[in-house]
Amino acid sequence: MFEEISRRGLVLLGCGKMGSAMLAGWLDRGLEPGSVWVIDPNPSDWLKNTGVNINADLPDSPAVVLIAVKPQMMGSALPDIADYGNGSTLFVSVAAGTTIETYEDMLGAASPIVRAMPNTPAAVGRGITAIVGNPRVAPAQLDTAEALLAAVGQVVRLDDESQMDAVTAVSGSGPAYVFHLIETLAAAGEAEGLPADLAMQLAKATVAGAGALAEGSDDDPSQLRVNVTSPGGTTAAALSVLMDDETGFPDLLRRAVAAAANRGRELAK
Ligand SMILES: NC(=O)C1=CN([C@@H]2O[C@H](COP(=O)(O)OP(=O)(O)OC[C@H]3O[C@@H](n4cnc5c(N)ncnc54)[C@H](OP(=O)(O)O)[C@@H]3O)[C@@H](O)[C@H]2O)C=CC1
Ligand SMILES: O=C(O)[C@@H]1CCC=N1
Repeated sequence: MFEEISRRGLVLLGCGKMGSAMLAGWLDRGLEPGSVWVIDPNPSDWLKNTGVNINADLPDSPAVVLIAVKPQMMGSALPDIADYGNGSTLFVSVAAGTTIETYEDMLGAASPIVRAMPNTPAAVGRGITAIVGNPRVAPAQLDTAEALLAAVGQVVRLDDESQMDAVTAVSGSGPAYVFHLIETLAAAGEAEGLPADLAMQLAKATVAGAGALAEGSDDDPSQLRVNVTSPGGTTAAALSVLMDDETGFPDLLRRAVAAAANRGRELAK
């Protein structure tokens, strides 16, 4: 799966939360640590124990440079890898907001660039990543990007880069909404008198189990919801609150997702 990368190397620019999540997945799936070069000013203890090259001399012509620094750090981070521009190295960026055009300006218009939006469940092989490339990306390079990201979960190809801010708002940021759901569901259980650890165990297992059922079932989520909802029962009482037109989930999530997408558009400026 990683032949080209094993031969030429992979440079990971930035190894924080998202970079580590992906690197953990690749190493688990057999990528040789010696074929990875990480650039990061403060390598974590976890990273130091992986056996990858850290802040070492870089390979001459890596197959892939994966950019996983914050959008605000691009100006200071990209010069480290700019020499690879306009060559055969494929750039893959996971940064929210930063457009392909920005990379073309900074790395050279002839550079093959894939913009990707993964999410942190990649760390356990359950991520989902959307990808889109510029016209310089050869089909085999898009396949390489897809293989790299498929090693840590599902991959979808986008027709148009303009979809990326909405993707970021749904699946890139989405795990945080679900973790917040777990936190608040557990807190609500505590408010109803449950001990904190029991409430958290119930909330985590419920979200994980419902997610697995939604993914594995032939029924769509709305039918799965109906299956839980006995007429006149407890679920119906809760859903009357959650599905309220003005204060319920639909409006709340619409506003949250719009705020995330708008922030992505701002980061592009
Ligand atoms: N976290 C997530 O769920 C997701 C994040 N992303 C994208 O991934 C990117 C990284 O986000 P995230 O991992 O959360 O952020 P982090 O801050 O955790 O990681 C960024 C890493 O880059 C390092 N860094 C800073 N400056 C440089 C530099 N000049 N050269 C090399 N490395 C540098 C940081 O070091 P230090 O901390 O010491 O400054 C840090 O380790 C962002 O662009 C984000 O949009 C995309 C999808 C999901
Ligand atoms: O919060 C952020 O900006 C990044 C992008 C998607 C998830 N985390």
